Amino acid sequence: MTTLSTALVKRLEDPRLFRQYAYVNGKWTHGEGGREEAVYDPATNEAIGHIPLLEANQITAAVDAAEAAFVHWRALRADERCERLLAWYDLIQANREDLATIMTLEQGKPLPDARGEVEYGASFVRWFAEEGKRTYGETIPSHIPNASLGTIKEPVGIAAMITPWNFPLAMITRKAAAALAAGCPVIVKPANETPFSALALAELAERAGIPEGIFNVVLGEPAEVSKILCSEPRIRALSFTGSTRVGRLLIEQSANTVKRLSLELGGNAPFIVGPDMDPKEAAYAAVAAKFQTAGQDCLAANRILVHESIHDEFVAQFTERMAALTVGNGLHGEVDLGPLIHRQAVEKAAAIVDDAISKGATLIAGDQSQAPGDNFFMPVLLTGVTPKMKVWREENFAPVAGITAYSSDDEVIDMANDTEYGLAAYIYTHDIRRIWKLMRALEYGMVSVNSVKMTGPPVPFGGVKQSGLGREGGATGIDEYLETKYYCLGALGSVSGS
Ligand SMILES: NC(=O)c1ccc[n+]([C@@H]2O[C@H](COP(=O)([O-])OP(=O)(O)OC[C@H]3O[C@@H](n4cnc5c(N)ncnc54)[C@H](O)[C@@H]3O)[C@@H](O)[C@H]2O)c1
Ligand SMILES: N[C@@H](CC=O)C(=O)O
Repeated sequence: MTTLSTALVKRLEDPRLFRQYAYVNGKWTHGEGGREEAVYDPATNEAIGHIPLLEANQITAAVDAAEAAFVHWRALRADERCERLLAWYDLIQANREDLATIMTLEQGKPLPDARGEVEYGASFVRWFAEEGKRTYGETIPSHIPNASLGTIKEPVGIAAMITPWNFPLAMITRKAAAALAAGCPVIVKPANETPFSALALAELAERAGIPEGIFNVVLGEPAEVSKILCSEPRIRALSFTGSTRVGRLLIEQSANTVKRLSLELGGNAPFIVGPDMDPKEAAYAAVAAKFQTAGQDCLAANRILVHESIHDEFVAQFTERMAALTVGNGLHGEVDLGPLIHRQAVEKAAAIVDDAISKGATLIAGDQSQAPGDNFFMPVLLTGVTPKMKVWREENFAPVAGITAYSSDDEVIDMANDTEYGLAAYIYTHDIRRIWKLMRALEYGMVSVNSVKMTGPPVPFGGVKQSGLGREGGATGIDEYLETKYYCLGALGSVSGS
């Protein structure tokens, strides 16, 4: 295995959090076939480390380990699992700075954002540690003479998780903490761009007393590993966060084993500004909703729809606010936007901008000659975007904002819903009747009114249409990892009529 990046290790208070192995059955594991892949800092394109690519038999070994460990983990009382999860939570918090450094180096997001994500990710562990104690069944008034009816909740079994690079820690904890609290063993396959956050979580899980075989991190060639996870009948649940394209593939690949699927897929969020809004207030909120994580966020405001009566002033305010954003290496000082994840993402963003301009959009700002490196993309503002353009149809996952004017509530509802996606939508207006009308008519799983921030552990996070299946977080997030077992206790004699 290659030597650690000295730059990275020197920055960590606890260098043991930086692991360049997979983690299977409580052991740090190299690839038996000797294959490995470099992981790059997107800000500098320097390799920060290497990961092994496991062979098929090693992925199956992770399933064997999870199967063996399941017996004991599910037999623990919920409060015992809660204690282990709270210990994990405490360790994540205690190592927040190192986790944030690892994340910024592999993902590129500014350090303050990375610290925020560690906090956010940890919050799901605490939430589900507690929720695990509330997986209530129910009693059912019996229609059968002398019988007692009810339900109990049981863990679904081994849960596999395939996660993206844009939120390398929180997208794991939001799934894994729920599954672990429910009594399920977990096999995580993180994105190859950002494996080190997942591996640091594994190190901390081990220190927290989560037994071997219960939290595994497998690494490999994504399509190869995912195919094995999908076709493995002992894996009973598959939770995926990532693009709609890969989500569709995983549905197909899981068909033969009829798994429980939870899918958190792409978004194409509309940001609707009503005629009653102060253009400056709304424009500042739209900038915040668009440029978080350099636009690489499933909640990013992709299409900004502004009432024609305030459109021009809104554009002026947006332009001014956007111009104040700083772009640079997330490790250095205060920057607002780090790099995109890799060069292909920059090329995709440039192609989306070119497509829009060629179809009649106006480029208001976004001079790419100012970009501080190969993987950086300066914020772009386009006006006059239309449904024919990629910037409207595709999730651009880049700091490219597109604004369009509309003239009536009915028109903006049609515009907002004109997409295959249905994850999140924003509404900015103080007119309660408009809020209610739009909120009910928008085909989205989440609608945020006059607030950029909408997520957190108590929230049922998820989308409709091709943005996914199921909900993560909240009071129902743990249900993704539970089966309802119905029971009928017959011939009891004494309970008839109760
Ligand atoms: N809805 C949500 O909660 C949410 C949250 C974060 C990100 N996302 C979405 O994730 C996407 C960006 O993340 P990404 O680029 O990592 O997504 P992606 O779909 O390319 O990759 C996600 C995961 O799938 C794996 N993968 C890639 N190709 C695969 C293949 N052919 N077969 C099997 N697995 C494969 C990757 O290695 C990674 O682990 C965006 O669409 C974004 O909206 C959604
Ligand atoms: N920002 C989202 C992740 C999407 O990319 C979240 O809060 O979960």
